Amino acid sequence: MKHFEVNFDGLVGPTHNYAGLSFGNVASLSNAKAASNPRQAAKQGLKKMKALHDLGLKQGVLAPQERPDMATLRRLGFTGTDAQVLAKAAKDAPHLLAACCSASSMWTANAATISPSADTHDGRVHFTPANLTNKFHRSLEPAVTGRILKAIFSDERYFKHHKHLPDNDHFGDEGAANHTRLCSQYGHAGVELFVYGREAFNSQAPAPRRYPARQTLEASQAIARLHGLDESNVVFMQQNPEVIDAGVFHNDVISVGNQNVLFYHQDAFANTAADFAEIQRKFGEHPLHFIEVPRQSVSVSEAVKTYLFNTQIVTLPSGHMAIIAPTECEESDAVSRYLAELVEKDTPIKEVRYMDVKESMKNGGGPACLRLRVALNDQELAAANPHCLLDDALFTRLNGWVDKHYRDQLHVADLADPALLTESRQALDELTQILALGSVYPFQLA
Ligand SMILES: NCCC[C@H](NC(=O)CCC(=O)O)C(=O)O
Repeated sequence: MKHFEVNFDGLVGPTHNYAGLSFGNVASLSNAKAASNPRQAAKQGLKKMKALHDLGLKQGVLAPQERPDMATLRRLGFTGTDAQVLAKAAKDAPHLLAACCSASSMWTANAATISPSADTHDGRVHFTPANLTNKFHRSLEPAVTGRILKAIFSDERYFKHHKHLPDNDHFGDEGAANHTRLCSQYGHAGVELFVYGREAFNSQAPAPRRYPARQTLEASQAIARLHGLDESNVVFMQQNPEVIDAGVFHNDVISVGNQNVLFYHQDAFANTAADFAEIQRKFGEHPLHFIEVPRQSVSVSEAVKTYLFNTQIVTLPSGHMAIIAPTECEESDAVSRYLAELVEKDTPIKEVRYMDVKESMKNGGGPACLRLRVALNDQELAAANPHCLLDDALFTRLNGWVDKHYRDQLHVADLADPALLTESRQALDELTQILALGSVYPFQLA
């Protein structure tokens, strides 16, 4: 049996904009109210998908959410025709309109946590959409995320879908951004690392003071239970509260893993030595590479600025690993120097590829935020919806679809434009046909 890691990248939605919605995410706040370019954002994302496909990797596409989220605006008391709802929200509560227009589902690392069949008690791939409770605009995502995942992974013989955790900060869950899986081969049982920011039911435990910890230990434990993971294959690790206060709002801003490599900053974790001893014990005899980036080489603030750890580490068909980094890393002397040295060292990482995802970076999302990893064997891959897997034809078709429907400039003031709602719905209706998803959006189900 063959095994693959398939990266499902989020397609950037037609309402991509900079609204400064994410307290604790430095880029989101510093670019608040800047003009965005949804067309360019979507094309940058597609280009990254195509580049990974051309490297010989399996690449999937996840559809964006319906925005503006009219159902939520109505639930919040705005009434009348769609145009009236938008106008009233823009006048009385522009912050709510902005939240209901965010294209944040593009960061699919936060869409769900996924455990491959090799790790789970019933031998199925388990999916739990993230509730994303910490940010209102993101808390609107999980129901539709669950529908889209079910439309791709529908065969119950292979795939098990759970409902997102209770919508409460005690169970704040940000999905795969705080979850890494180490394994010797994708098809072998791995060690699943769950990195949390705070304990919800223990006020004595360490926690950040300035910025929120979005993921709780209790949420991570619930996911491990739901997915039927064995205690001997799971490690719960606390993120260093000080780096959360320095702008590391998800663990994938300070560490990333792939197969037998864990690449991390010296200041990433609260209890590094004890946690790594547990990982090593649970991982067993196979060689394991802990690649630590010392703060003398790259400071935490430089890591947050360049997203050195929001890189994708991928295993190429040749067997060696490549690091897919944002161009911001290339533009930094310290980081580009570090990466040039890294590929010469005795680790499986042998090349660096820089990609331009600047439209996403300006909202705090790098290459790793844009993708959701799904490790599958060949039977499971054959059972997945083939229309969501990227090939040259789908790449061309999606580029044409973006050209047809997307604007090349969007200001926060444009979010109330009823034409944007019409354009978005037309785009998404056509997309569900291209990707053969059926009806997944509220406007399609009404
Ligand atoms: N994994 C990367 C997630 C980035 C995302 N940014 C945002 O939602 C910013 C949206 C805005 O400010 O317009 C977040 O913080 O959850």
